[in-house]
Amino acid sequence: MDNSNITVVVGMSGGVDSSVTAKLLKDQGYNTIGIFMKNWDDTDEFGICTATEDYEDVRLVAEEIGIPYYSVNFEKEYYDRVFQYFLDEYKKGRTPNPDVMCNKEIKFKAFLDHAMKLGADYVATGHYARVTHDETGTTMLRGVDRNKDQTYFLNQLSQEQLSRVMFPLGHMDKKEVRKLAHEYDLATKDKKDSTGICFIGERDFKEFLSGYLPANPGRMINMDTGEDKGQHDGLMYYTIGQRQGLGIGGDGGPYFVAGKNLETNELYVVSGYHNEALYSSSLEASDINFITEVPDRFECTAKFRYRQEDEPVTVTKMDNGTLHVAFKEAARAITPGQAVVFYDGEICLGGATIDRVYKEAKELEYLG
Ligand SMILES: Nc1ncnc2c1ncn2[C@@H]1O[C@H](COP(=O)(O)OP(=O)(O)OP(=O)(O)O)[C@@H](O)[C@H]1O
Repeated sequence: MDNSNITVVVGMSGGVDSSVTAKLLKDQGYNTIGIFMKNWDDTDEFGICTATEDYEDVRLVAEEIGIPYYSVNFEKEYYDRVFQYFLDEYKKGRTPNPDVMCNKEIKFKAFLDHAMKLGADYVATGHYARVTHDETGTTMLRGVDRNKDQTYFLNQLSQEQLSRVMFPLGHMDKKEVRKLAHEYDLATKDKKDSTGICFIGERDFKEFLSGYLPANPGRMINMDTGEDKGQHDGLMYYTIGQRQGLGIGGDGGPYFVAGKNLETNELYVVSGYHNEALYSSSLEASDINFITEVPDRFECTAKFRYRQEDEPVTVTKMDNGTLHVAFKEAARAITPGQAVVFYDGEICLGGATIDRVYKEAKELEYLG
């Protein structure tokens, strides 16, 4: 097939996945252009961001495979639409997911728009997910490599966005991708995978956050006994379910974070990983996005966090515009601010943002 009149802009991060993505598209004959996004000022006060080195890797790979490349700056868009949201969520005591927001607002909005203005037909990234198109529309499927599947982070994309997207690695295993990078002898073939939140990198999370939000220490309370367990460093540093406290010397630990009270600035902890207080039976979510059409009430499976097996749930669209998600089995450490993402087998149906978590009794009251 002659693909030479189809223009694909590849988001090149300087990593191995997007290097192989660009090479595959070029070999398939597409008119391929590589673009690096600079989303964060790497000369900030902490001085640790790898954007300069990454762009150098983009240059090396683009030259090796013979495609034009350049860089665009979305620092302002990223700061306003992703970083500000990230800080606001922490201020509210929630645990945000900047990767979900970055995909929604930057990679598949600012970047996609930019590519379209350049005359591109598609944008491609090295995400591990699949998209299929037919007369009924676009469907997003899990990446074939279950261990790398990134649909969780792509749950907020619309049909319209996905209709202009290619994920060439969706059918591949990460191991295969590395192997191909070696076969092609790409400059990034041995580059380590990036970890963590991109703008924080390898930095200490607490130190990073304290540079932007004032830490407000308060009391740590055992939710079961009311006992004061000492001082916490600031509610924003803690995530529901996180281990907190050593549990040595017979004090009943280890302790786990079970809740936060923003008004009193108290952190609630409970003893034991499986403490009942950490389990819930349903949740309420907003920012609802369904990629595939669903009825007002349906059964499917869901993920409440990235690294988790799917759980069976019943989803109900509520009259007030929120989503109610009831779990078949009690789930541990559901965290407001994180995404709940729905699946029907291989299909990622879409997702929403977790706002509230309910226990049996409250759920009934809530359902009224
Ligand atoms: N700074 C960037 N500029 C352009 N595209 C990017 C950038 N960061 C990420 N992407 C695109 O988004 C995809 C997924 O991003 P993610 O941060 O999950 O990268 P990754 O899995 O580490 O992939 P890679 O090995 O390509 O860095 C990348 O494969 C790439 O296509």
